[in-house]
Amino acid sequence: MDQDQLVTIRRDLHKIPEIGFKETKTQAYLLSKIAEMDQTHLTVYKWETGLLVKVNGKEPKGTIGYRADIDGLPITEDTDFPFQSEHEGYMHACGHDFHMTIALGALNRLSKEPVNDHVLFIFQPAEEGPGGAQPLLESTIFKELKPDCIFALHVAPEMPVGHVSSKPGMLFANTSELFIDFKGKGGHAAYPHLTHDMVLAASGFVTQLQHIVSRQLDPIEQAVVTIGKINGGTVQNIISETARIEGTIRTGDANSIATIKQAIERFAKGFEQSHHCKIDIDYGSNYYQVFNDASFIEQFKSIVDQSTLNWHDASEAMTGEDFGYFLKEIPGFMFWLGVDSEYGLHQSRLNPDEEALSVGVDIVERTIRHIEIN
Ligand SMILES: CC(=O)N[C@@H](CCC[C@H](N)C(=O)O)C(=O)O
Repeated sequence: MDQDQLVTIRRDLHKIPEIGFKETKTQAYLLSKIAEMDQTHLTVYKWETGLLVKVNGKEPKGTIGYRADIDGLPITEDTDFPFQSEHEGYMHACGHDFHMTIALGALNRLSKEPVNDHVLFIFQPAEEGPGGAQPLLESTIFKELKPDCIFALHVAPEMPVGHVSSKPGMLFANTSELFIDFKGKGGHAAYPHLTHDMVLAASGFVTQLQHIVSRQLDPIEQAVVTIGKINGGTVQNIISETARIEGTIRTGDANSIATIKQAIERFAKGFEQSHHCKIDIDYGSNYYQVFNDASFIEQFKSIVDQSTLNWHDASEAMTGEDFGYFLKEIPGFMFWLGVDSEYGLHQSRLNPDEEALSVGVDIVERTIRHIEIN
């Protein structure tokens, strides 16, 4: 696949973003591209809306895993691309269109010229939520094909094309989703004293949550509490009897997630009394930190140093990734690939430079050809 073909694939995928476990068009598209490849060494397995593609090795001693996530986000695209999302309200705003294209490009090369070891390409659904990695790891098919080492990349909008970064140890944070429902007594806007306003309770709670990191946690700990969505009410002159906030908790230390949850629950008890309401908390899906194996990072850095790419030592990021679950069971690593976009991840105008597609394919192929399973 040359650069033009990679660009076509990326744009095709960009048009059809689908959220976690609904990636049916994406799966069909990936299958159609894989069907065009040399099938001699390939075996393709479907898992839910994802795919596992095994490239049989020439003299296998083990299996190298490479994972790409395939889901989009519920964001309305605000670019003027001619290949804009055709799915209203959804966008590949986290670069998974790049991740899939790079995986297809590397798979195509490996299908023509396998390495000694088996290689397992994992096209994983639902990274943004509710999390595809954990159920995949528990599946019978994955247990049968389980690789001995594994790696993955994530696009980095703030880094120029031709640059990669990573680090040993924690790269991405521990995360927990956060969904909080408020239920009280609504009523007429003109009679607030007869109601218990859930829009007011929820908005107060959002502000209160921001005191957790600044006042309830050791300042040395890394932590984030973000509320990304608030909903409540039906019309301007009715005091709402319900409201809902949705957010995420991120920490460097897995134990700090529990500390933050305890603080949220304490605040909730107080709010139930002071706002005469019922509060239900749901922590949705929780991701384990991405923890890179030091020896694989050493190998990867030397592979990068022998290429034309520029290496940077990464800092820890408070992004989450369910790839952390793979790394909890299988040694390996994740790295950032520079894609040079003015707009960042999860922004409606994310505009990664497509030159990074070939760069990504080259470094993934090169890594598969040179990495040694410990
Ligand atoms: C790389 C990236 O942006 N990942 C997502 C993962 C989401 C995890 C979960 N849905 C949550 O919000 O806690 C991220 O938002 O960091």
